[in-house]
Amino acid sequence: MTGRGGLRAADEPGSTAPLAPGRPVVVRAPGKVNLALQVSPLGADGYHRVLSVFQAVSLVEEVEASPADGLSLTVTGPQADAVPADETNIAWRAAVLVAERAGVDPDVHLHLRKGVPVAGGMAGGSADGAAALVACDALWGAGLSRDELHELAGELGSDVPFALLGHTAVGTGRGHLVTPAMTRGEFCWAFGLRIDGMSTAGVYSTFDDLQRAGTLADSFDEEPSTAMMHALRAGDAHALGACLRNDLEPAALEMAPGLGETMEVARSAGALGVVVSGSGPTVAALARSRQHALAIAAAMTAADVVDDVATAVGNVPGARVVSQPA
Ligand SMILES: C[C@](O)(CO)[C@H](O)COP(=O)(O)OP(=O)(O)OC[C@H]1O[C@@H](n2ccc(N)nc2=O)[C@H](O)[C@@H]1O
Ligand SMILES: Nc1ncnc2c1ncn2[C@@H]1O[C@H](COP(=O)(O)OP(=O)(O)OP(=O)(O)O)[C@@H](O)[C@H]1O
Repeated sequence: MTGRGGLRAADEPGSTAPLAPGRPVVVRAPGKVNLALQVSPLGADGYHRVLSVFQAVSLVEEVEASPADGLSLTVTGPQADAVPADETNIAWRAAVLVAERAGVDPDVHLHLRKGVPVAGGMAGGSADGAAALVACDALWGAGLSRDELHELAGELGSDVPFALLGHTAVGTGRGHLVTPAMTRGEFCWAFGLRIDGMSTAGVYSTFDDLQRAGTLADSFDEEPSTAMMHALRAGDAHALGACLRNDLEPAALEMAPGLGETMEVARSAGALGVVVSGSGPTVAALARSRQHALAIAAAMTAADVVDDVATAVGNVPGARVVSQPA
């Protein structure tokens, strides 16, 4: 996956042409890395409150929505076989939600082109959900407001509202209440990938076990660190690297101890900071430059500690129409 969607410009414009309902539409949405993921003890609703600082990166998903009779879905990309093509797919669920809200039949064919690792902790499925919301809204001329799309996104999953918003943002609640954060410049990333993904629910559950056993403290920092918000505003990658934080990391390392070695290799290659992305198993390493990101990726490959690598930049925009094929 090296270079897939890799080091492309962060500010590629979306389509500026007026949308024509009824015609196929292509929407792009980004994967993410959690710069900070601060997690509360398990709540009565089965979820954890979080304080998440998300950054959207240039590994992207594309969803093409075309007119059809009934709902159908196809998937292409490196790990397409691992993605369900039925009503459990988050993009399918998104189409159903938009149709219900708009009062139309869910007549659409969705084609997903996956560029974000599957079950990698980078919210590829969530990006598909966000992209499908925007695509179906455009295809059916539903005219849903940004607020309505965010409400439906929150129903689909905790990471979906951020995939709509993109760039860098602070998430609270389940992570679904997102507020944009100020940043400057671009941040360069190298990612160490594993073929065997990790279940998000499973990692949260291991986190609970570690807290119950007293291995992890049950305190919860509800505020983002001042140092991180300052580093983002200043575009200071060195300072940002020093304050990357993921409370789920001990749980991910418990479930996949080999991740520790991957993190060590990235550190030895001079990464400014290394963190497990979200629920893992992707290891995210912050680099000094695009070239340095490639060098870190090469070091992880050479050390044979990952199944694949990718490089990317942040910030990139959230879900947006990129083209409307004839
Ligand atoms: C790990 C992160 O990716 C960090 O951004 C997110 O917290 C997970 O977001 P997501 O994949 O959209 O997760 P959801 O589909 O909402 O939830 C999947 C499962 O993860 C657990 N979950 C998720 C979010 C949250 N704040 N607390 C949780 O405990 C719950 O067991 C839930 O059943
Ligand atoms: N559109 C989709 N793309 C990928 N997986 C999907 C999709 N819809 C449903 N799934 C299911 O969801 C699981 C997790 O997918 P995903 O790639 O979003 O994980 P993730 O990146 O670890 O998520 P997160 O970072 O939001 O916790 C997959 O193993 C798959 O079974």
